[in-house]
Parts: sequence; C-alpha cells; structure tokens
Amino acid sequence: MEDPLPLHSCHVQKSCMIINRFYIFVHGTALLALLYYRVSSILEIILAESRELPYFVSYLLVFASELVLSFLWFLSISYRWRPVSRSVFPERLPEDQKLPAIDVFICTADPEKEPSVEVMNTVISAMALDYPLDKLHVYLSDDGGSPVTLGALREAWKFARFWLPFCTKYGIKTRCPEAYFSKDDDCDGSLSRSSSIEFIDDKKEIQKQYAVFKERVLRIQENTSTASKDHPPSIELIKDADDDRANQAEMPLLVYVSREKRPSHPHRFKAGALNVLLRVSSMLSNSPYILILDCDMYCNDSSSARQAMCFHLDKTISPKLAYVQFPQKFHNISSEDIYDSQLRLCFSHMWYGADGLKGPTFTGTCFYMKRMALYGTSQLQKDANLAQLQKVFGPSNDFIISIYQKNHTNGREFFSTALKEMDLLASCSYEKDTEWGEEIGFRYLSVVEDFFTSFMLQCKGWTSVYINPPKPSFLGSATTNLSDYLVQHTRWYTGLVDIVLSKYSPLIYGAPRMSSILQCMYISHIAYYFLNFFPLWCLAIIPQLCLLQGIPLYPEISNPFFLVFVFVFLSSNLKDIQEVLADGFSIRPWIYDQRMWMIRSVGCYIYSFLNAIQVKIGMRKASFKPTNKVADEGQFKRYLSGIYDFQASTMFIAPICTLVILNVTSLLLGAVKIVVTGNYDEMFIQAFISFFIVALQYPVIEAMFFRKDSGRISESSATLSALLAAIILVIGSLLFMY
Ligand SMILES: O=c1ccn([C@@H]2O[C@H](COP(=O)(O)OP(=O)(O)O[C@H]3O[C@H](CO)[C@@H](O)[C@H](O)[C@H]3O)[C@@H](O)[C@H]2O)c(=O)[nH]1
Ligand SMILES: [Mn+2]
Repeated sequence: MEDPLPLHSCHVQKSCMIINRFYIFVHGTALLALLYYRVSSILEIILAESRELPYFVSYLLVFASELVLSFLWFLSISYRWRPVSRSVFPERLPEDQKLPAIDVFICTADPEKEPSVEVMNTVISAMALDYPLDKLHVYLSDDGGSPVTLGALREAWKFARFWLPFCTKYGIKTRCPEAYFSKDDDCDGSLSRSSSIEFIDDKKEIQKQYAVFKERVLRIQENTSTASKDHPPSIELIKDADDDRANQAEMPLLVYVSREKRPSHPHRFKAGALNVLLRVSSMLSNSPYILILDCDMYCNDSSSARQAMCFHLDKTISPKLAYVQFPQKFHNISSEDIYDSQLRLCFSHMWYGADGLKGPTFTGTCFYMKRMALYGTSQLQKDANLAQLQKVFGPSNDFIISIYQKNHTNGREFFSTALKEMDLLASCSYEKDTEWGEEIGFRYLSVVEDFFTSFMLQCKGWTSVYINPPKPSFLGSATTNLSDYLVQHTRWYTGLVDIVLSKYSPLIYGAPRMSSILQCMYISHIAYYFLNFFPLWCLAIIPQLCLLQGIPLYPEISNPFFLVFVFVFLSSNLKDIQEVLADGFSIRPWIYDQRMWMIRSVGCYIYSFLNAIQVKIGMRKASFKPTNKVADEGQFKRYLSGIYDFQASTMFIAPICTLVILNVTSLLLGAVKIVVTGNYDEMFIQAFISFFIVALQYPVIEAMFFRKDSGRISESSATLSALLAAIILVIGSLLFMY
C-alpha cells in the first residue's frame, strides 16, 4: 500500500542556521581570546609584588562578570544551532469520525483581576473550535469559587447556543465574539458574501444577543461577591434549563469546576487546578488530548485543533510526542512594544531553535497535550496491582479505571452518576500521599509549573513540537505597564531559581537524563538566565568607581586586546540587531530589549534570587498572584504612544535609578578627569561603559528629572536612588583609599 501523504513538514531555516553557526564560531573565538587576556593579566597581578587588594578584587569581579556572561552565551548556542519551522496539512487528516476527542482546560482565579467577559470570550472561542462537536469538551476551572464566574458561564452557554450555529453557517474564522465584533469586517466568513442580505440580518441579530450577554455578565459581576479561599468543591454541567437533549448534541460539553480550597491545605496554584481538571474530566470525557488555555487566551483561529492533530496523529512521531506548542501572542501589543511585552526573542527565535532539538518547553497555555504523558509510563507497568496504583494516583478506583479506558464516555449522561466521585477527585485532600505533582500530572515544585513539568517530561524522553502559523492561533492580553511586567517577571524567575536551587537543577539533573546535550543547554539557558543580575550590577558599578579613581580595568587602546573587547561588544549586539531586522522590524526593538534586559536584570532577577533563597530557608512561602488583566487607561495610552510609565513600587524602580545616577556621575567626573590627565588611552572602555548605560537608559533620566506627567519617577524614588548612588560612590572611594 502507498504511504499516505504526510500531515506536516519540517524545514531547517538554512540561512539562519548558517549565519548562527558562523557567529557562534567567530564570537566564541573572540570570547576565548578575551578570557585568555583576563587569565594572563590576573596571573601577572598575582605575581606582581605591589598588588593592591581593592584593585585585585575589582579585577576579579569584572572577570567573574565576564565569565557569567560567557557562560550564558555558551548556553544560548543551543537554540541557535538548528532552528526549524513547520507547516501542516490539515486537509489530509482522516474524516471527522476518526478524529480523537479533545478536552479544553481553561483556568481562571479571580474575577476582579480577570474580568468575566474576557474569560467567557475565551470559553466561547474554545467551544467554537472547528472540531466535531461531540468530540469537544470544555472545562472551566474557577479557583476563586466565585458565583460571578459560574453565573457568567451560564450566560456564555446561552449565548453560544446562537453563536456556534452562526459561525458554522457563515464559516466565520474569528470565533471569539469580542474580537469578531470589534474587527467590524464583513469579509470574515467564507459564506458571508454570497448570501449577504441574510448574513447582514443575522449578524445584526447576533450582535444584539452579544450585547445582551455582555450586559448580563457585567450585572452579575456588580451584584455578587467574589473570589474565596475557603469553599467546598463545586462541579456543574452547564446546560439549558429545559434540558433539551436533542439540541444539546449540537453543543460541546461545558463543565464548571471549582475545586475545594481550604486555608489549611496548600492548593498549588495553577498546577493544582489543572490536576483537578485532569481527574474530573477523566470521569466525563477522558479525551486523549487536552488543550490548555489561560483565561485571557482566546482561540483566534478555529483550526488550531486540526493543526495540532497533524502531529499527534502522525504515527512516526506520535509515540514520543507529548505536546504541540503554539506561540503565545497578544492582541494588545503596540507597534513599538517598549517593554517587549510580546516576549519577542522567546517565540520568534528560541522556540524555533528548541524545535530543531527535542522540542520546546510548554508555556502554560496554547498547547495540545497528550493526556497519557501526564500520567507517566513507569507508573503504569502492566503488573501493577490496585494498591500500588492507588499509591500513585490516589484512592479513586474510577479514576484508575479511566486511565486504562481508551474510549471516552458520553459525559452528559454520566454526569449525575459521576458527581460524587468528581467531588472526591476535586477535594483538597485527594492528593495526600500520592504522586500527584511529583511524578504525575503538572508538577508542583515551582510556580513556573509549565517550565518544570515540560523539563521533567523531556527528562523522561518525551518530545514536543512548535508551530507558528501565519494567522495567530491564540491571542491573550500581555502586561503593558512596567509595574505588572516587573511583578510577573519576578514571579517567573523566582520559580526558575527555585528549580535551580533544588535537586532538579537542569545542568545536574538534566544532563545525564536528557538525550541531547544541546537540549539540556536550552533548558539551562532559561533556568540560569537570572544569573545576569550579577554581571549587570558589577559592570554598572565597578568600572565606574575605578574610572573615578583612575584605575584601568581594560586594555588600553594601543593594546591589540583592545580590539578583542570591541569585537565582542560589537558582534553580540550586531547579532541581536541582525535578528530584529530579519524579523522585519526596525532597529528600535533592539534598543527596547537591551533596556528592559538591564532593568529586569538589576531588579527582577536579583529579587527572584533573594525570594527563592528566602523560600529555601523557610522565611517565605511560594506565591502566585495572577497577573492583572485590567489595564489602567492612562498607562495603556502611554504604552501605545511609546512612553515609559514608571508608576511601579520603589523596590523595582530604585535599582535602575541608582545605577543610572551613578553612571551619569561617573561619566561626567570621569570625562573631566580624562581631559585633565589626558589618560584616555587606558580609560576609554570604562568611560564608554558609563556612556552606553546612560544613553540606553536615557528614558529613566528623563523620567526622574524632566517629566511632569503621572508616569514619571516619583520624587521619593528619585531621592532615595540618589542617596543610594551617593552611598555606593562614597563607600567605593573609601575602599580604594585604604
Ligand atoms: O492559583 C492560581 C493562579 C493562577 N491561575 C490561572 O493561571 C493562568 C495564568 O496566570 P496569569 O496570572 O495570567 O500568569 P502569567 O504570568 O500571565 O502566566 C504565564 O506564566 C504562568 C507560569 O508562571 C503560566 O502558567 C501561564 O500559562 C503563562 O501564561 C490564569 O488563567 C490564572 O487564572 C489559577 O488558575 N490558579
Ligand atoms: Mn497571563
């Protein structure tokens, strides 16, 4: 028999790969020369009789900074080595009856930070995925146990009863109602033109229904109490009041799940919620594949499920394939994107690179997961007896049976009989003394459950793929103000440092278990990225203090090694610039990224490190405060017009302000000193570092001294930072005098 046509194809990004490898070779050689220069100079200093301690320590700190940066650069080789991109051919999939069922898991936690209208848009867009309706099941996890969310979900169901047929009738592509109506484009929908009069009438009608739906949800939100941390489990099948079975077959299953929460029990944040959904859904639909979505990530292209199946149904790769990751894209990104809210490097470079290895990590949302991958395989040995299985999976026999049952059940009919079991599965004591969160399900060790769980899966030999179709499959809301952005990044990196400080530190735990060393380097590059805080703090203080003292730390212009330093600086920045240009941007995103990298490194990364240490010694508990999804109007306006908004807590603003003030001072005084002494040959690089920092962070200077609007840096933060900078300068100078 002829081989069936392939469902997908994979192309190596050839030109990109050649440029990358050439760069790796050249930049790597230059780095070796630089390190050689440092090591030999250090030996010279040690051998010299008249070495001074402060000078020697400064030299060592600068060298250590260069080592850390080189180490991180070395790890980044992994995702530059073999970038690939993929295409799919969903038209070659088997007919609908042969497609496997899909469960969609959507998590929400707090209706105040996550407005219900937005969450329901995500739910409706998932119900409207282009997939056989009897094979699509949507579960909404409400961690707040809020009547607002439940009430809104009932309204969403009522609206979806009209919305789904409308989408199918006219072949609508954008099936998130809010996105569809705000586009105001009548061309969406393959059938919208041919029957235009009828279409216009129907569209008007459905738009009216949508307005009614929105108003009702807003009213519920106004009148009811919100999130609680102490409530019993509550699981509800959403259906029509008159329970008209015939009609309901035209709708996907929709289930509301609010797991039990008690202040005395750890609830493990999103990972805990997802594990409850895994168990509850196993009683109703037990689909072999699961789409996981954050509450703000609506389905923008209804064909993503079929696209994902092109990989999961490919017999050559599917036995080892754990998930298909789509990029996280956002509907609220401005053309400038000054905070790099879209995580450009991640989704337009790193994930392609990881896909060319053993696959990217999943990012918590927008991925189609194989259920069995989360149940582990070693736990399911054929000879395991019930007692052993209960130790792993918990006391529910029905759940254990579901693991071995491949076909999914008809959830609607089973609902009332399964309700008691589901309450047990959603109770907060269910996981006690089991392997949930350790060996099976989403792992609990870290608040970046996505990164850690996928790392664990990869250590067990699972692979993944990344697909980035031209039309964004999912769209969410990105953080568009500095405050939310910094809080979010601090949470992510705290989670990553937790992993680095545990026995699962990727270089130690991953290296012997992962099948490719490059894959382990890719994981490590993400996990150890927080180390940037060290070189960025050192290089923003030490060369500057030495500049003021007239102590050179870098080769003089006439020294051949001067060129090595210049080359390393230029080549790493030119590579970044080449990447932004290749992505079709101007050079500005490069400047924004550098700026944010510095701000994050001296703020978020060091706090993450300190937080994680506090967690480790028991001084603090892990926390996951959901990101705010309601934008402040003024802040969002400033973001749209490319103006930084520094209304963030002093804790986050002070580090960068302190360093900027320090660099302005050292640049001015240093320049005077160079002019007076004429010693520019030896001091050039140090003066340049100060200049570079000041130029790059000019918006910070502007916001401290020249701006009057509410996005400026508050006087108190600026004063505190000036004081800190003065302290560093005075103490630094005193140390050198000793
Ligand atoms: O106790 C919790 C906390 C959060 N969530 C949900 O988790 C999702 C992600 O939370 P969000 O506040 O949006 O965090 P982000 O930092 O934006 O999320 C990114 O980072 C997380 C890991 O830190 C991943 O889980 C997410 O998928 C990824 O989008 C949201 O739907 C929340 O409702 C819960 O269900 N329970
Ligand atoms: Mn989010």
